[in-house]
Amino acid sequence: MPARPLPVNAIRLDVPTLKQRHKSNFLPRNTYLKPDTKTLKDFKSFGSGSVSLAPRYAPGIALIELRNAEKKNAMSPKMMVDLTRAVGDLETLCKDTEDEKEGSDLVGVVLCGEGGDLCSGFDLSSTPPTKAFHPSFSTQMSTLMHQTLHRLRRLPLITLASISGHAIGGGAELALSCDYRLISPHTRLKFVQIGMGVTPGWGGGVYLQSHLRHGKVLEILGTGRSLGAEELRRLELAEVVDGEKICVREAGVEFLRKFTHDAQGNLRPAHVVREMKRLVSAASGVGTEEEWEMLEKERESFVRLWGQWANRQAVEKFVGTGKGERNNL
Ligand SMILES: C[C@@H](C(=O)O)C(=O)SCCNC(=O)CCNC(=O)[C@H](O)C(C)(C)COP(=O)(O)OP(=O)(O)OC[C@H]1O[C@@H](n2cnc3c(N)ncnc32)[C@H](O)[C@@H]1OP(=O)(O)O
Repeated sequence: MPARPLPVNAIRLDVPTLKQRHKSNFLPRNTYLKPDTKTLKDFKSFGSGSVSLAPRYAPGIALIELRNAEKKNAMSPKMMVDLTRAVGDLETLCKDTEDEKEGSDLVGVVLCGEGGDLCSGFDLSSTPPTKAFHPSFSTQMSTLMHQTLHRLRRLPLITLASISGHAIGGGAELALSCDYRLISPHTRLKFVQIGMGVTPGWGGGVYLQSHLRHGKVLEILGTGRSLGAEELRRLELAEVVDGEKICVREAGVEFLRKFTHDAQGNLRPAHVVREMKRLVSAASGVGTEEEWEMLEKERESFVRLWGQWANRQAVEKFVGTGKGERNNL
């Protein structure tokens, strides 16, 4: 018997209107994104390095810089707190006001690291093993970094990671949390987590899915192989800037200029660019509550594996041995 078409009233379209999505997904700060005060207190004086925010680095553009160059900008617990504060300050600075003329002129933010490397992940030598491998530590670290990078992703600003060297482990996750990645021909991006006996714990497992097909994501995360500039460009994960060594700050500002200025060199209305970012993010599911639910799953896996035998061995090997043996997958 031929199938009869469904009566029209049997089809329910529960798709929320843009206004509803906008409202539900971009509330100023949802409680699940509020950092735990105990974690901030525990982490704030742990380890070296810092993260700075220059809110008006260039017209319409803020700059966040990771500073721990002697460790390739590895992120200590203290730096995680600094980054959380920087993102919180940006949230406050780009709040829209009723009077658009009074509002913020911020349009974008460049994220970079001192010396050109973005970040080499968690600072493995910042925290003694008794603390680092305590189950509460992985929960605290992963929750804080998930919240902070998710808040960075939800900003109504165009976010760009500018990298001329490495983005490794958590550093690759940091890069993937941004809208764009600007790289040099020498940049290496590596999801080294499999070699560290863990799965991603700062959001990269989820964020990579929003760019690539399932099999490719699995292959990149499941092998931990290094991705060079040519492949990153081909996969549309990054834009490559020519040159031996790029100045990450200036190249980042130059890249964002098309969003801050029109072709005649006039400043664009910042609140409209921010609204455009909100619209595109809502339509593509970036920074939404659904994405947060996937991050919870990622966190569960990371917390289960961190501190287990494979992870301990890899961390101890990194901290205790010479270069040649590191991350030898
Ligand atoms: C939380 C988790 C996650 O993904 O979610 C993670 O992030 S786990 C963390 C994942 N990260 C890693 O496994 C870091 C791996 N690091 C590396 O593979 C390498 O260091 C590169 C980043 C590729 C750079 O290699 P390159 O040969 O150019 O330099 P290098 O190895 O001599 O590094 C320069 C100095 O930085 C230090 N260094 C580099 N990465 C570090 C890290 N994550 N923690 C602590 N120290 C680190 C090195 O020990 C070395 O110190 P000395 O000069 O004193 O010898």
